[in-house]
Amino acid sequence: MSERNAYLIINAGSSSLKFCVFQGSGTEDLEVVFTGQMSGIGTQQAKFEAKDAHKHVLASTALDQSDRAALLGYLLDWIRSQLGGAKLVAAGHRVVHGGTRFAAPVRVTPQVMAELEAIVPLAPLHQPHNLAAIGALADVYPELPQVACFDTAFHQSQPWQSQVFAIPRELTQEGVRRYGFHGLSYEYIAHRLPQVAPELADARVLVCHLGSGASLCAMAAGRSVDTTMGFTALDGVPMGTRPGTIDPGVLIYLMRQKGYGADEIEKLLYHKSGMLGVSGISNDMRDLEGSEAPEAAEAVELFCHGVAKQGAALAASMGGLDAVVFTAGVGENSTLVRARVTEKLGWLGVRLDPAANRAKATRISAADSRIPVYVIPTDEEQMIARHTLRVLQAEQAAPVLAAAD
Ligand SMILES: Nc1ncnc2c1ncn2[C@@H]1O[C@H](COP(=O)(O)OP(=O)(O)O)[C@@H](O)[C@H]1O
Ligand SMILES: CC(=O)OP(=O)(O)O
Ligand SMILES: [Mg+2]
Repeated sequence: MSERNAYLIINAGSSSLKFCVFQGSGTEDLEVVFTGQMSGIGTQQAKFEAKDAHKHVLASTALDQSDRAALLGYLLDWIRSQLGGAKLVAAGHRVVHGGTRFAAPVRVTPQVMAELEAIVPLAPLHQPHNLAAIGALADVYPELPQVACFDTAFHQSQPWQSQVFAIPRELTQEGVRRYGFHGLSYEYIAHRLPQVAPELADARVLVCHLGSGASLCAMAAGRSVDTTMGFTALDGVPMGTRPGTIDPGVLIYLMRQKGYGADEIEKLLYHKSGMLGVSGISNDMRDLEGSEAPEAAEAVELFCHGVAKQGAALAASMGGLDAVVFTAGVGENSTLVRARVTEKLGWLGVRLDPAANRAKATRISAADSRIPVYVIPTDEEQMIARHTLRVLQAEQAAPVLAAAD
């Protein structure tokens, strides 16, 4: 690696930790140096993989421990060993929840960390891991500037009716409202879509971010108008281990009739439901697609039903639909899920080209489909890198501007 500045990006998720090292001096010339992920964290099959910019494998190994702190230490040691002469000048992180306080990326300070810790209960599956990564890096590089980039920020553009619950106003005012998530992914798609299909720059697009966590975004002219996730990342479509939208009466029933406490409810909703709960087999779409068990097929069907039904609701939020985009692990890779979801949206004028779908083409709709359908790989890490650079550049520019005043 050359002597140029390097930026480390960390996207710590519920069961995975993705990372990327970029080089460059501006938001437009960022180059990937290496990229990788730890996946299956917390399972028996945790894996570490890394590749260079040419997709050559740099590391591919099973991890014999699942303790998060130890894994983070292992990862940071490995990254250090790969940096060579390059100087790590900043780190950028995905932080899932920005609460009412953070509507844009921010430089991490002890005060910011304290505020982010306070909203851990709103994202218990993600926020602790996001913050642990910031803390671990600060231990190794105490002087390194770190920037937090929020999943919630992109949805700030939504109209009020998409942001509030129909509950008493006092609760809304104290922050019990819909925030929405996967915003870094949606922001990347908003940036990428006009490059892929310039005619859709001002269109009403349903973006389906389907991964372990899954949500949909109604995106009009590149801005979020509505989304399926809400106060937490539990709402919306069914997910790997989360149920998505559920009648709140179920929770009252579980508390009153079955004696569930908050911890049991949290475990049920974040860890035991979704594809895992319905199939009794796995939370991983690949396992379900490969299984002969009827419960696996039912779980996939429930997932596709949820995506199509809530996708149609989001079309109403935009006053119509001009295009559909699939992204994230399932959206980018599952031919079956894309086929089932689009079949269910056929009445809106969506028709796939099965061969293009199987081939994972960028445009997978039939030539006569009224609504075009695209598969666009997301890149949350690139979005984080750009934000990180912008925040630091703005900081450097600020004293100059102040002096010029
Ligand atoms: N070839 C594939 N077919 C079907 N599903 C896949 C395939 N590859 C990956 N996936 C799904 O993608 C999911 C992970 O997506 P990802 O966006 O990386 O999730 P997250 O960031 O939420 O951890 C896995 O759980 C798996 O179900
Ligand atoms: C917000 C969320 O659900 O994130 P992920 O898909 O990474 O679990
Ligand atoms: Mg993700």
